[in-house]
Amino acid sequence: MSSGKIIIFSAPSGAGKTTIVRHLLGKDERLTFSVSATTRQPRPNEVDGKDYYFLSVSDFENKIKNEEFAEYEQVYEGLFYGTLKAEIERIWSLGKHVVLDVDVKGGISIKKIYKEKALAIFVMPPSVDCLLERLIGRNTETEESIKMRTEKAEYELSFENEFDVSVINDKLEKACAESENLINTFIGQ
Ligand SMILES: Nc1ncnc2c1ncn2[C@@H]1O[C@H](COP(=O)(O)OP(=O)(O)OP(=O)(O)O)[C@@H](O)[C@H]1O
Ligand SMILES: Nc1nc2c(ncn2[C@@H]2O[C@H](COP(=O)(O)O)[C@@H](O)[C@H]2O)c(=O)[nH]1
Repeated sequence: MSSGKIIIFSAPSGAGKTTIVRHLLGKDERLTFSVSATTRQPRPNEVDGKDYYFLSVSDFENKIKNEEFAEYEQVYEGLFYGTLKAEIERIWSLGKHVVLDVDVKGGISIKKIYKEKALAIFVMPPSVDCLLERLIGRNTETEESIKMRTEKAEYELSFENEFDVSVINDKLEKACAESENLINTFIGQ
């Protein structure tokens, strides 16, 4: 699909990008989620090939060596995440636009590669304290993982200006509606 686009959602952990992305995917059939590869362990409700491609470190390293990633990052100590070039091509070949849920550095890398084909959206939490509350409420992380994630938040927030646009995720409904409008303007109604 030569006119296929990429919509990037990035934010510190807990800001709500996955929640917004799920909402958008449920409403707009033109969009397809790009399943990332990761070396982190699956959460109890996560499905391989749907939420992530869960890989061993050596399989992930082989994919790096074979230049299979459009971008990858060690998002947290020892945990790698990456966007597969083949995943983007697969979605475009279906005639769909790609939606990415990636960390802030990954989002910036993808925007640099795909330029005007990509819309980079930064999901802004109302506060850093709110991230902590949301991650505790999500009930998926250990205390150590929550610490690692929130400690990185201030640093990640400092990259907001490198994105095309920010959406404040205070009220979820409003954030979803704003995201929908941005996407419709970007890819057309
Ligand atoms: N506007 C909101 N108000 C209150 N809670 C919210 C809001 N948006 C999302 N949440 C909740 O906050 C938690 C974190 O959201 P989510 O998992 O979407 O964040 P994330 O940015 O994808 O995090 P991660 O990077 O860790 O995957 C979830 O439990 C979600 O239901
Ligand atoms: N740079 C990339 N970051 C990614 C990718 N897939 C997901 N992520 C980001 O990792 C963190 C943690 O995710 P979690 O599922 O463990 O909560 C979050 O910010 C994701 O957006 C990727 O392919 N590249």
